[in-house]
Amino acid sequence: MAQQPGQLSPEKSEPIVSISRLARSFDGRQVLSNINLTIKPGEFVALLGRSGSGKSTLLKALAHLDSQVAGSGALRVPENCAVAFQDSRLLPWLRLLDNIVLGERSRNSRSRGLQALAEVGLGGRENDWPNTLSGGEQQRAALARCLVRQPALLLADEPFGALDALTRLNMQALLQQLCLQHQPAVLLVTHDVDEAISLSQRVIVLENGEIALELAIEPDIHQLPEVRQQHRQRLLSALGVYSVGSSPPAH
Ligand SMILES: Nc1ncnc2c1ncn2[C@@H]1O[C@H](COP(=O)(O)OP(=O)(O)OP(=O)(O)O)[C@@H](O)[C@H]1O
Repeated sequence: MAQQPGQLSPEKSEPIVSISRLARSFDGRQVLSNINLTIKPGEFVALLGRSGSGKSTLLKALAHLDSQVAGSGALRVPENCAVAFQDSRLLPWLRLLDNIVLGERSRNSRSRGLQALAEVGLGGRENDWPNTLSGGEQQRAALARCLVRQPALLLADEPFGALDALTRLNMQALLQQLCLQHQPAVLLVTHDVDEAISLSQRVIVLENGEIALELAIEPDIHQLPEVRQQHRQRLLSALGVYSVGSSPPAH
């Protein structure tokens, strides 16, 4: 069966990410208490959770941006890992190409940078200053910066959260296309249940410091509107959102 964008078949191989019993507290307040998670090469996982549930905290731990995570188990993450944030974090004093190859030391990094810019639709813009780019273009540049690193793992923290609805849809399609082409494993933090279902092969919901729900998404979900609706409902209730007509569970 032909692969659908965003519905990659993970190889039946060893996990590329493996964390067990990961914990993090701030000033005695437990935010993550017992996180167990594996991600396979090429697998696309979406991470949902209420505001403040610890999604970014988990992502930072995986990106090794937090030296104070604790846990009695392992935290295994590949070295060639790239991170995309809600804001593009482009440096305003560097032109676009210099921004996206910053820190890259290989001889061909500039040609890889030019190629990455072309792949995200910013070919010919390499000498532009970041403040001359639209919000969507800045996020494209941020994706190009990730691509240059040829990551085995892409960690994305609401990369499209600040974009308007139309640009967001375009960026989702671009991300799908790039993932098909380059096959990184992805952990995408999002607030958007539909985005999670559309893009990922597995959705996980974070609640009370633990993974409260894991849901596998069928590769042909776009052809299964009823299943999609059931998944949506399950995820929304795991997030504590109840639609009109449905009632919250009795405690
Ligand atoms: N450096 C820090 N110092 C103190 N508390 C922190 C720190 N970083 C995160 N927290 C707390 O940890 C909790 C989880 O934060 P985190 O940013 O991971 O949540 P989130 O799920 O990503 O939220 P949102 O969806 O609103 O972005 C919050 O209550 C936050 O205040």
